[in-house]
Amino acid sequence: SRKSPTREWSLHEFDMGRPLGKGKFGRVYMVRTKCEPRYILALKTLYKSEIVQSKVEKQIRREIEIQQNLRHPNVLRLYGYFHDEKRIFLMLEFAGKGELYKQLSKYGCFTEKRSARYIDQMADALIYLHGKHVIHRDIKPENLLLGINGELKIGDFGWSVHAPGNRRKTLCGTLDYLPPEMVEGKEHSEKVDYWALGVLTYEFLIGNPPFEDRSSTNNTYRRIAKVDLRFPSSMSPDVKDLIAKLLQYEPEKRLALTEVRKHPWIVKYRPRKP
Ligand SMILES: Cn1ncc2ncnc(NCCc3cnc(NC(=O)Nc4cccc(C(F)(F)F)c4)s3)c21
Repeated sequence: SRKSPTREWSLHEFDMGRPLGKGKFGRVYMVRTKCEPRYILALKTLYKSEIVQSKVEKQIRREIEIQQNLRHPNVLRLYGYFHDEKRIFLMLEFAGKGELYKQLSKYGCFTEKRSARYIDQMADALIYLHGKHVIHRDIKPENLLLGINGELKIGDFGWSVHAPGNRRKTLCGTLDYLPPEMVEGKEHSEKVDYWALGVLTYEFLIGNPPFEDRSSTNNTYRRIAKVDLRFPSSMSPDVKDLIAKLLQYEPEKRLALTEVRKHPWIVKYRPRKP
């Protein structure tokens, strides 16, 4: 199809709506284009001063370059970007049901059915991303959004890279999702997203990640490196089987995403075709 030239956008072309949330580098607003056809978007503002200070301009450029070419129902669209003298604006698909982690903290944990449907959608999105040699590298509840029909949307490709990646991830935010190979600063592949999917499954069902140690990050490191995995008795045998197959120390031993989608625990909760 003929590539539509990405036209230049600017702030005055939008009516500003309500704030949707604030990230580490700026706020996100619900906005609407002033002229027909009226589009509703999420506009993420990033201050150039902060980006320069934190030396993440390369990452932003990479995020924009990577995410603009992605088209998948479970990957949040990045339509484009523009900037003024002080700020960069990311034009994002608006996720009608907001941030998934807010639902997780509100309910404490999700049912097996809801968790299985989210993990199935995550596996589908990751198969797509890895097919384009994109590793997300930052799969966690805080980076997941929900579309208007409750479908999961992976957002924030701020840490994504083209495989294989071996850039030291300057650790910020939670370590809970890091796989052993990243904790040990080794080279890593798209298999880091497999590990994170296992951590995510656990956290959806239990309400906190498997290797968490709120008292010491060093202990979290140690528990990850040892794969010190403990399942509460409440967990059903088939989901324990799936999690154990994803949280394998050896990246190559982690269950393939296509196998995740065929796993009994996932198939059991797949919505019936009408
Ligand atoms: C809250 N909310 N509710 C509804 C809704 N609908 C859409 N979006 C929302 N929120 C925005 C979600 C994001 C998607 N992509 C992002 N990308 C980013 O934040 N990139 C980014 C920033 C700073 C530094 C870096 C880097 F590279 F330096 F690390 C990268 S943020 C919504």
